[in-house]
Amino acid sequence: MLELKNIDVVFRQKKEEIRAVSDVSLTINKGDVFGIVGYSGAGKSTLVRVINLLQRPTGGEVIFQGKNLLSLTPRQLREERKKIGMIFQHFHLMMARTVYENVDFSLKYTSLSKKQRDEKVLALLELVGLSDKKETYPSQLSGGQKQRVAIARALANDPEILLCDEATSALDPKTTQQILALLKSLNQKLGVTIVLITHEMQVVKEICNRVAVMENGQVIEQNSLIHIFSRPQQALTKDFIRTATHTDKALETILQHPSLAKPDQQSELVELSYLGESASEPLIAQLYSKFQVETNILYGNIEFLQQVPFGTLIVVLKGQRTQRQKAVAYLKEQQVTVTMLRRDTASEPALLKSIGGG
Ligand SMILES: Nc1ncnc2c1ncn2[C@@H]1O[C@H](COP(=O)(O)OP(=O)(O)OP(=O)(O)O)[C@@H](O)[C@H]1O
Repeated sequence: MLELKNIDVVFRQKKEEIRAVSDVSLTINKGDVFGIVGYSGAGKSTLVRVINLLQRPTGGEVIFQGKNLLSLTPRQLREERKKIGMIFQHFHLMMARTVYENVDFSLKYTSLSKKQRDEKVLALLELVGLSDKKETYPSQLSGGQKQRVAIARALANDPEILLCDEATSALDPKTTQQILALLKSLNQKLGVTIVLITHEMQVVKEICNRVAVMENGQVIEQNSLIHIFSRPQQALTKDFIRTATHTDKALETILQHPSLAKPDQQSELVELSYLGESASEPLIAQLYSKFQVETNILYGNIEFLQQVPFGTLIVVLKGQRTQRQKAVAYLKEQQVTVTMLRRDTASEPALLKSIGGG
């Protein structure tokens, strides 16, 4: 439904050139909840604004439902933009208008009668759970409620696609969960495609089916959510996943307490991750019975990615070197991703830059 082809955005400031987006190509399919994740300054906001041409790219094409948006007249573009809703981190509501009026404003330039508009606004407010707040002003609402108003407003023209620019970044964790659940239910009920940009892989993990990772204006990796988690290719993607699975904190604790994983010739620190039901316990028992390798579990976590369990373990493998190598090869055969964690280096970043994998 949406194709970004070789998108470049270059900002020129005096003598300086800032390449905010560099040769990005993405395809977003109807019904996707597509996550774009990256740290601050990676180019996410600029890229998402290219989708509705709030930001014109300096190069590339934006194909929306078969039409190249860059070749449309201003009037044609206005029509296409109605099919692209957008919500923002700071809601962008009109503070002097009530909740009702904020949503109704989007219907001002439609052909709907007063009565049809009224029905539509009330239905939208019900959809986002705010029927009882229609006469309230935004200043009297919580952050989560404000974002619900913004969502209702963005849906007023029945968009095909909803762009969410850090839509939960100003909200506390519980409200974030509620807004993500609402977005997911809108995706399922209305079939609206969602593009969500965020600096948190936790957010992506909750509702996205596909993910692109951005760094320095480029998409460095993109795949299905499950593939990204189970087979991350890039160091940055691995970092994001460690944060989302709280493995980063666990590694920090392990490092601060060297007695937990004392380095010696007979043992090594390893991160294991696995998808689906390939339960860890029988495997660990097998490492001992088949290879006489003992496994000491220092940390364990399980997440659900679109209902599929994804487990992460940090373990110390103990046994003869050759036996440990056989055990690792066996784990890989069983579709477990094995990342050897360097313990011999004193500094933490070096440890986090793990080696191995796959
Ligand atoms: N209008 C502009 N003029 C000049 N430079 C800009 C402009 N907008 C963005 N940039 C620069 O482009 C780069 C990407 O910014 P962008 O806001 O897209 O990143 P981001 O990943 O969304 O980060 P954040 O979450 O902090 O907004 C940054 O270096 C930023 O300073």
